[in-house]
Amino acid sequence: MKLTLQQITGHNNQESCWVAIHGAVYDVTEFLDSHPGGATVILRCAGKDATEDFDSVHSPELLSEALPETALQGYIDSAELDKLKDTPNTVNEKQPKSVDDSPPSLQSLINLQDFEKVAHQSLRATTWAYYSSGADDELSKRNNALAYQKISLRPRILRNIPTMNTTTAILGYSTSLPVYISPVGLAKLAHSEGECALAAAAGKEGLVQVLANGSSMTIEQVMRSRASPNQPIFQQLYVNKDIRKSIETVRRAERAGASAIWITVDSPVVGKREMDERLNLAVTATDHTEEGKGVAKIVASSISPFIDWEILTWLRQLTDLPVVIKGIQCVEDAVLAYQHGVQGIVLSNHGGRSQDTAQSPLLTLLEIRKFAPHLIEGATAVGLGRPFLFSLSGYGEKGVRRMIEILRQEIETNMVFLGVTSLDQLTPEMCPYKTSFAGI
Ligand code: HEM
Ligand SMILES: Cc1cc2nc3c(=O)[nH]c(=O)nc-3n(C[C@H](O)[C@H](O)[C@H](O)COP(=O)(O)O)c2cc1C
Repeated sequence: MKLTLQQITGHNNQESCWVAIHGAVYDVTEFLDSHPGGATVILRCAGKDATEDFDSVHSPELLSEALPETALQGYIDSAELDKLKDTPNTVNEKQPKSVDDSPPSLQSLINLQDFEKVAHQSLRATTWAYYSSGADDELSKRNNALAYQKISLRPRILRNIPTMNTTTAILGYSTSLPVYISPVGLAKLAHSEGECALAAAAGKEGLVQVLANGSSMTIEQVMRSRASPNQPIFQQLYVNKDIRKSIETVRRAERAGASAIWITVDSPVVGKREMDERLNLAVTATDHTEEGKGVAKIVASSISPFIDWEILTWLRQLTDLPVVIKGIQCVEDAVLAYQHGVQGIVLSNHGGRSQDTAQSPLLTLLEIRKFAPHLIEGATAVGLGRPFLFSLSGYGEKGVRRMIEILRQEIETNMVFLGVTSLDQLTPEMCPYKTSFAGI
């Protein structure tokens, strides 16, 4: 049924909320309270065209999954739709840019910080805040990076290194670098191809990707975007307040062909990401809608804070896939994780986004090396989050591949300096640490 503008605009509140998405008009009144992203973001588009907002985080196939058929009220012509278009939100507009609007050529970007600068200029202010922010005073976020500056390497000379092999394996899956794509939610905010572009780039460059529980593309779409059918994808899991949803996430990942489940446990409550909260408060204030929360709080509102170590037993019984626990932040918990029989542990403070002042993963690694050397001598690989989102911004798959190329060059260069031809030749003596820094 064709609808007119007048038939839609009146449904602009909590009692009756219609939105137009790609020319189809839906009654989402009943859905508002169960929307995992919160009612506010949909109410902001009530009685209007929600296509742009919807597309920025979701893929079209989500509509038929999430809404009953009865929600579809009819269709609206594109000419009418233009009149429905939301007025631009001034707070959420892009950051001021330089006179030249086109992004710099990829070859002119020579390190990961270059990608971060470009992303800062090109992303919407709210997206930049969600991606880049750390918790509270961002001490942990800064210390995560600073910790690396406190460690020196001991170069070895005259070793004649003709070739370097940067290959290693994560859970038995080969990776061309000791680096993987850490799970990051809502990649579509950076680029329309979102997590699919990350999958394509990972496959072509031989890296492994961990897909976030709150990803903007479905796992089926991501699987279809792989470079080859053998390319592994791991599914990250947050335990949902409604445990049935977590069971469904695991089952869906199994059906889609995921190769492991990574359960994230470092965010029983969400960290206070001040930049994210401030900006979203400003956006909702200009919209005259209810209190703003920040994307992070919205995204995390469904995570269960009421889980303990038994959750690993539950997960083991639920699936035969390998289980990795993400978010270990001290040696005691590394030992407990080992005792609970997981296949891998990720030392992480969530990129400094959960508890501020939480120690850096590098420090946790040193702690384990000192107090539980039987567990691990060093890490197998490093997961990066933000750098992948930043290189995706504006450039899509090509940007991600360029970023990986830079990492590859940097790793190879440093292997020559250390005098090793393969990663298994790296030893603790090449990377001493001062106990005064570690404090242990
Ligand atoms: C009106 C149609 C919409 C439907 C049917 C819908 C459906 C959904 C569903 C099913 C999820 C959970 C996804 C998952 O767990 O994988 C979700 C999450 C979310 N939605 Fe929507 N949504 C709609 C509109 C919007 C709009 C307009 C926005 C505004 C930007 C939005 C923002 C979000 C956010 C931030 C999340 C949280 C993602 C996460 O858990 O990481 N949604 N939505
Ligand atoms: C925007 C963003 C979203 C994230 N979403 C998730 C997530 O959904 N699940 C998860 O386990 N970790 C998530 N993380 C944490 C990352 O997986 C990773 O631990 C962290 O970002 C690493 O730090 P880096 O971003 O400085 O590389 C997210 C991080 C960022 C920056």
